[in-house]
Amino acid sequence: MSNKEGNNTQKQGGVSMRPGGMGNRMLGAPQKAKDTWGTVKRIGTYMMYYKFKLLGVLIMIVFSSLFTIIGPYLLGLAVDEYIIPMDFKGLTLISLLMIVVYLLASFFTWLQNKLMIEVSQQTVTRMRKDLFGKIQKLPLKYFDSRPHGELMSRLTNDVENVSSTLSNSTTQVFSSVIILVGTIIAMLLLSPILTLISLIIIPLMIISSNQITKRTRKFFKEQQKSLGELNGLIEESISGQKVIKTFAREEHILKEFDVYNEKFRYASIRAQIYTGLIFPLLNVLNNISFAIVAGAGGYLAARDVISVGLILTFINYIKQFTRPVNELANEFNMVLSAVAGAERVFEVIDEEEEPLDIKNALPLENIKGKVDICNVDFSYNKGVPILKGVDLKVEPGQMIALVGPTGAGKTTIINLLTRFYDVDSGTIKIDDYNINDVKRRSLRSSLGIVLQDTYLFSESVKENIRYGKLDATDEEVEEAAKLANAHQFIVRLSDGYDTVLGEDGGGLSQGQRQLLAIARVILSDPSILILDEATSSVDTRTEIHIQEAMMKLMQGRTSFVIAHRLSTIQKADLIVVINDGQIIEKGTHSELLDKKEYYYELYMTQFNKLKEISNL
Ligand SMILES: Nc1ncnc2c1ncn2[C@@H]1O[C@H](COP(=O)(O)OP(=O)(O)OP(=O)(O)O)[C@@H](O)[C@H]1O
Repeated sequence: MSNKEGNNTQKQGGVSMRPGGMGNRMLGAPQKAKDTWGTVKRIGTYMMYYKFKLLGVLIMIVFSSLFTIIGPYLLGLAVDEYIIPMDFKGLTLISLLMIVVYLLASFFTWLQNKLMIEVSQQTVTRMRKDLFGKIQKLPLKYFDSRPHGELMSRLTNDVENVSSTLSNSTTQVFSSVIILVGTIIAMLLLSPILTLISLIIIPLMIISSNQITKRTRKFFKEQQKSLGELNGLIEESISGQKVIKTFAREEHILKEFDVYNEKFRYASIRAQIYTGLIFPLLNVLNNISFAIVAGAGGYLAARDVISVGLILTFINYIKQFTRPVNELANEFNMVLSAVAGAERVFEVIDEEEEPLDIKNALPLENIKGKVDICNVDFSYNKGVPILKGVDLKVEPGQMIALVGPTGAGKTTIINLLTRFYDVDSGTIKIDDYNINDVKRRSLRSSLGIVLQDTYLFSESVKENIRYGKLDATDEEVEEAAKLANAHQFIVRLSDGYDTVLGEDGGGLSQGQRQLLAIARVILSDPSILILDEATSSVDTRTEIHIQEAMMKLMQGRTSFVIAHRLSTIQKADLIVVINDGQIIEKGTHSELLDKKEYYYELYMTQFNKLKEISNL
């Protein structure tokens, strides 16, 4: 008995199929790994942690296959030795024995499945843990340069694919091979001539199913492609609902959807109809081989070359023989696609980690907040310089406004300060410590960052604020929220501080989210602040609250503000104007206006307009 029987395999006259047809994975071209054997070996090393259980699985497979092969033999024996001679006592005994044999075959199959599921789940848990652990160690560069969806898919789909293939297909492949080999040996031992006759039909089966598969593969590819297009459109229409509604494009997108939906329907029908051919065809061939064996077997039995019972044995062998033949191809494709998935998982595991701190790295503690950026050059990609010779000296407690056109390099300076990226040349010093020589964690905990788009976790408001200092008491959390002007709106939420937020702070306005981010940073009490002012306008009251909270937060701390509001810029101790990766002007608001150069132009064209909408 095949180990899939009774779980997710349906049988049709000795030919097995998965629910819902053969599925694209069988007929579509399998995704291939670049280094199949290397990846298989690597999966093997993961599985070797559970080698005793694996050994158990192997033994169980041998036992279940053995009993599966013995069953039909006993059936033939029952006919020859007990039914024909009418020995009913013996018949009862052999019937009981057959029941025991089939029960044992099922029992060992169940045991083998149970053990294999345990092994595969443990293996995959370990793999998932390694992968997730790795993600925490990857440099930000890695996430910036890849679509997040793709990484998510490696963590979820690919790992799941490995898991289900390990649980099902591996035992399936092993037991299919053992049953195949075992059955052929048993058949040859019992009657070489009848074996030959039985196997005549096998090449025909393989050739005809190959022929159909070749044709259907094309249709399945088309089906997959149009499914991809359809899903892409659905995804876009969900994430872009706001834009669709704003531009009243509902009708348009519905029409587009109809086209893709129709294309998918057409491709699916063609693919499924052709696939539907394969089972009846294999069934017919299967039944023809029964007829041939019955006919030829009957002829041989009449001539006393073989016994009548042997015909029955052989018919049963053919039944359990054709199933593995058909399944092996199916399972093989599934294994190949899982190996490709595992390879993608390993690719992430092998990615270069954020470099370790240098030996004897110093902890950055109790810093005053002096920052010295000296002749820094930087490029994200080799040969495309982004920052060129940036020089900037900041005294403790100063507020620096970074201004400049979009793409000038403001965020890049922040990325270097936080060591999300490292400088190509030049140095950045904090309190005379080169940031490359200090412990990264201590550097980052000396910095407090409030971005325009702060990420909030789907936890309670309280826990989100506490993220700034994990051992903060409830009182400290509330105190920080009060300082951040967030307390008033928090207490009005349904559960106050215990209100659980939706994904990424869902349910809160952008302004409220920024207030929570400020509270979080207040709690972490950093020496140096990095603030990215929101470009989108929030309501006047919230805007005033944010401005106030930011000012409070900045008091006594060195702060870098990527400034978009005139009021902030005017208050800055030093305005740094960046254009095309270079600092082109430095000074206070009035100094720079007096110079009547770049800042003056910028002010006249950009900030003057902002003045009208600026709230302070
Ligand atoms: N991860 C990245 N990989 C490659 N290039 C990048 C990356 N991030 C930014 N850049 C490029 O670096 C340049 C400076 O970008 P940066 O984000 O520092 O500008 P910015 O002044 O902060 O702009 P904005 O005001 O629009 O935020 C841009 O040309 C941008 O395309």
